[in-house]
Amino acid sequence: MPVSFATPIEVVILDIEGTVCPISFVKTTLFPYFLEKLPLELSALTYPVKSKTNSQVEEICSQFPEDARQSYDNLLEYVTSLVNNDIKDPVLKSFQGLIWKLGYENGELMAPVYDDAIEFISGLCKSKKIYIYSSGSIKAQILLFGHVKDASGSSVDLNRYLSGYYDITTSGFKHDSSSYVSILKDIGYEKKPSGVLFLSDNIKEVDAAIKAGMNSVVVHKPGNAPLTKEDKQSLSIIETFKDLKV
Ligand SMILES: CSCCC(=O)C(=O)COP(=O)(O)O
Ligand SMILES: [Mg+2]
Repeated sequence: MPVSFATPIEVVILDIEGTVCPISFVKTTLFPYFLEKLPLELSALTYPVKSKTNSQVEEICSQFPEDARQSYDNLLEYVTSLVNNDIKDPVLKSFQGLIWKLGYENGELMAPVYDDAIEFISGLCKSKKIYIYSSGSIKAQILLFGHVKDASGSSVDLNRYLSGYYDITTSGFKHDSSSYVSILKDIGYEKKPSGVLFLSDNIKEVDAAIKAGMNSVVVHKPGNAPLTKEDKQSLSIIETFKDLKV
């Protein structure tokens, strides 16, 4: 069903996982890729991990809690548990971004951004600003959009269509409406929040954006969490970006 808006939309902010690419890409490709490389990365460190100067991995790992940094086994167990429980921890997100960089650069990883999302982003950027807000680190976001697998299987770079990126270190957690207020301030729309549209698969994120005064729509793609009867009654929902009338 087409979704239109009472006020003109001037800016669009996109979530990543479950919105522009399948949840399965993050859960069954990106997270396992990181876990596969983790033992080798951690085995190169000196324990307890303290120094912040020898390598990027060491610098990141020195920010994990002290108990976790005492030994290889502790750190492996701690980081694995963060990943398996999908904890949106800023240090983990920075670590994941670093490891995924290797995968994107050596061609082992390509991002399966939905065809309708590619079309939407490349078409819309001519008239509106498009930003990203994801729990994944900004570095990981730029990598993902820089290595998108298009319909022909080629790698395309969508970063040229994007005006900026936000993550939990710049703007806070995605379930908090204060995070959306902070983004509105940053993009100069705090006095005109209804000119901004946030798109996400996650109901709590959509609710938080609406509370901050933005327009917000649920993107419901195959594999996303089921929507309740109440969600369907109270929220605007699209299954394809073609249904957005902006
Ligand atoms: C930037 S790709 C990795 C996505 C990720 O790590 C994640 O936690 C997904 O969060 P999102 O806010 O995009 O749903
Ligand atoms: Mg999401």
